[in-house]
Amino acid sequence: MLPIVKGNRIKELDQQFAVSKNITSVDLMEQASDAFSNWFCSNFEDRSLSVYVFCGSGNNGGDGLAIARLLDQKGYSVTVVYFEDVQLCSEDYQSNFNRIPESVTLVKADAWDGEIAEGSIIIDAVFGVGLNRAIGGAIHNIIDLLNSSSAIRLAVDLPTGLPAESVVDGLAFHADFTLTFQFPKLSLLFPEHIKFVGELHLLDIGIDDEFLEKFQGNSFYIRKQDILGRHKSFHRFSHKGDFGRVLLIGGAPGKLGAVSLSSYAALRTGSGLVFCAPEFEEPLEIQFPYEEIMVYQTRANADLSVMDAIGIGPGWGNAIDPDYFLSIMVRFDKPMVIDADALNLLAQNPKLIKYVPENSILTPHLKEFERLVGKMEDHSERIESASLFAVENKVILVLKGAHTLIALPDGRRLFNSSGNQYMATAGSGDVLTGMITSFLGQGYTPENAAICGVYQHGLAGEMASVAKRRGMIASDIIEKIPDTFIDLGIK
Ligand SMILES: NC(=O)C1=CN([C@@H]2O[C@H](COP(=O)(O)OP(=O)(O)OC[C@H]3O[C@@H](n4cnc5c(N)ncnc54)[C@H](OP(=O)(O)O)[C@@H]3O)[C@@H](O)[C@H]2O)[C@@H](O)CC1
Ligand SMILES: [K+]
Repeated sequence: MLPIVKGNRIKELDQQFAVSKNITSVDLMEQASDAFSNWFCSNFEDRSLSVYVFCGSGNNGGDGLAIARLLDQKGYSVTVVYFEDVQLCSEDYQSNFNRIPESVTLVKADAWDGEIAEGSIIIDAVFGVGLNRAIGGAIHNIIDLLNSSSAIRLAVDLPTGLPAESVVDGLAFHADFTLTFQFPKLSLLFPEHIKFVGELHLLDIGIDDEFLEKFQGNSFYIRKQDILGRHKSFHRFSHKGDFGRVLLIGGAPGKLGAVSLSSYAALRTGSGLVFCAPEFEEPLEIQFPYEEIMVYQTRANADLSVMDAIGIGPGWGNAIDPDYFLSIMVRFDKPMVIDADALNLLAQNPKLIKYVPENSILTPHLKEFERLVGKMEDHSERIESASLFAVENKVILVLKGAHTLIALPDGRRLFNSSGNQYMATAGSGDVLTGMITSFLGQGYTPENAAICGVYQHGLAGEMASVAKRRGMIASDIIEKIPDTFIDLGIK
């Protein structure tokens, strides 16, 4: 998995990598700028476009200067606006400043007329991971102006104003696209920063994963290539029992849809047998929209040990007796998936938390998580708190949202890369619960069930949104689950 290296270690990483490859830091800057300009050319093919590059005084600005030169070579019409006298800038900035060809218009910010031609593209190379205070003065005014422009906005490495690991304080550049080098900087993954980051892309600048591992901390980014190896493979004589027997508990009168979505998602994820225990007086009379779902009674002494996995909570309602929930945890006593109303029940009865089976997977959205642990200031506090919760309670905490966080009981924090804004639709979370429960029931470790479930849920959402966009609904996500197996090459 890709390590998310901390901002304050990136300079050191840069230097050590350059030494190990026998190159200079300015060569590495060239590799980064080359990756940026290649991405630019393949996404903005029209060479008559005007490009404005805004350069700060450090190496982010140095990248901007190299990008300006490369885009000029490729035929775009390029203007560079810079802020600081060149002798006050970083060494690599200076060498790129000296390489700017005459065909690039070079203008100091205080002499710039503030005009940006219609249909232009803005590249923000003011500050990257070296930001060390809030933006002020002339830079503030220009970023403000750029944010109100109708031009397309691209950020180099980080939108100016975003600190690498914490939440923005004051003004920041609003990018439509952020092209970050090699690995995402942590703050690019915060929900508060979506409007600054826009579409996030990683650019490979040639630093291999093995080298990055030397700088790894506790945060990682889940990519497509991390998924295949976590899957079990089944052979052609596998029996439906091998694919697991799972039970979804939830669905009070009027809220049956949630648990039936979870159950259907479990079927589409590959479960051999899916049972559902709705919270009705006469559950056996319930008709599910999907005939493959069987009804199970969990009250009284029903044997739960025959189940390979249980997912509990979707649409369960708010009238559940905590002792009943406790009896389920005691009777089952294996890792289970806990979601929605079951999480609310835990929040209202904190004494129950110690009975949650070890390595269970809790899947709160941001509000459910705050109900569980209390109000939080921002996402950086939420990440710490989710990780602490996972470690202290020996559970896996899946904090849902853009770049869903999987906090593991050993302290690792994994951030998801798949999914998009169209997945914010009713029932999307119920689908995830069904998928994770299904993988658990197929014999995956809880860690792998959570990772595969979260990644493939996002991937199915991406696939479904191609045709449905904002009209996508939760069952569209379910219909695409089988395609995720094909896309990932899983049998
Ligand atoms: N492996 C990699 O990742 C690679 C990284 N590379 C690139 O390097 C970037 C990091 O470069 P960096 O360390 O020079 O920091 P950067 O963001 O340019 O800012 C530092 C300058 O800004 C200034 N300054 C800060 N805040 C300020 C404020 N509010 N207001 C005013 N000034 C402020 C600060 O000045 P000072 O504090 O000294 O006054 C200093 O001069 C990284 O994001 C990526 O783009 C690639 O080239 C190659 C591979
Ligand atoms: K930037």
